[in-house]
Amino acid sequence: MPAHRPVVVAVDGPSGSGKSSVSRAVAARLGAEYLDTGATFRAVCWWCLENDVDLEDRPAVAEAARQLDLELGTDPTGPTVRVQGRLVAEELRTSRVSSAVSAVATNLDVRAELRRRQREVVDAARGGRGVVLEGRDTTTVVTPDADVRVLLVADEDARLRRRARDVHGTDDAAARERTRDEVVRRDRDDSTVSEFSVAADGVVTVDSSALTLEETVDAVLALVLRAVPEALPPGAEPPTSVADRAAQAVAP
Ligand SMILES: Nc1ncnc2c1ncn2[C@@H]1O[C@H](COP(=O)(O)OP(=O)(O)O)[C@@H](O)[C@H]1O
Ligand SMILES: Nc1ccn([C@H]2C[C@H](O)[C@@H](COP(=O)(O)OP(=O)(O)O)O2)c(=O)n1
Repeated sequence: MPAHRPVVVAVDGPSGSGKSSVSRAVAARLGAEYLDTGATFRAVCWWCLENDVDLEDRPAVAEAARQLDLELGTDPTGPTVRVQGRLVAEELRTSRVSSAVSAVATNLDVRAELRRRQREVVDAARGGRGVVLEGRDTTTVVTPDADVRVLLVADEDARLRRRARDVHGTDDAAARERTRDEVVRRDRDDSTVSEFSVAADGVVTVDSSALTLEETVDAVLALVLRAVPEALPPGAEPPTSVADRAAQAVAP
């Protein structure tokens, strides 16, 4: 049996494609850490809103990002974010933050600072359990040197339905419309500073539109094991449901 090799896996893609859910599950199966890079942007946004920092005042927001005491807990079964010592969870997922966060994510000085912090987490995990990190630009800018890079996509209707179910508990037409701003407008704004609709060289596209969550997790896990067969820790479950549908979702 070859020795277990911890890996760095980067998952990119638009809002609602399943980056967070899939990356958490893949990290758990690999015994790796999990880094939600979006949470770092949300944390800066939340702190600025709480402290009346004008999000349009770009130097002030960048300074806040540099000064922020931000602690990221990377256990995939219960990731945490602490801002100035305070545990924040629901605070980061409110519509208030979701609607405002692009102003922070399009601030290039904030991006540079958060990229630095994200790389610190990845570098620490490299020598340990490995890490699955997710978020727009992780495959191209944060860790272009990751062992495996995945662009997770889903069509707009699937993404609106998923986000509507998460936020409003239903995916009927009214809920989907209410979700549109958070998904479609935000992706449009974010796409001015990061490319997450076209796979860069060496990045594999997985289309989750027609898959269940489990099938998507298995498809990504299968990709990881194809690249690094020793990535699965001893005793861990190999992918089981990689049925035809999941295999077809992986672009050649
Ligand atoms: N095939 C699938 N792949 C990924 N997520 C799915 C799938 N089907 C349904 N979902 C659900 O869609 C939602 C995706 O949200 P999330 O993981 O937060 O996406 P993102 O991080 O890309 O915005 C989750 O509630 C997840 O359970
Ligand atoms: N690496 C990243 C991660 C997130 N962002 C932006 C994109 C979003 O507007 C916010 C929040 O990201 P998050 O991943 O939580 O957003 P969604 O799960 O897609 O709704 O930050 C980014 O620009 N670069």
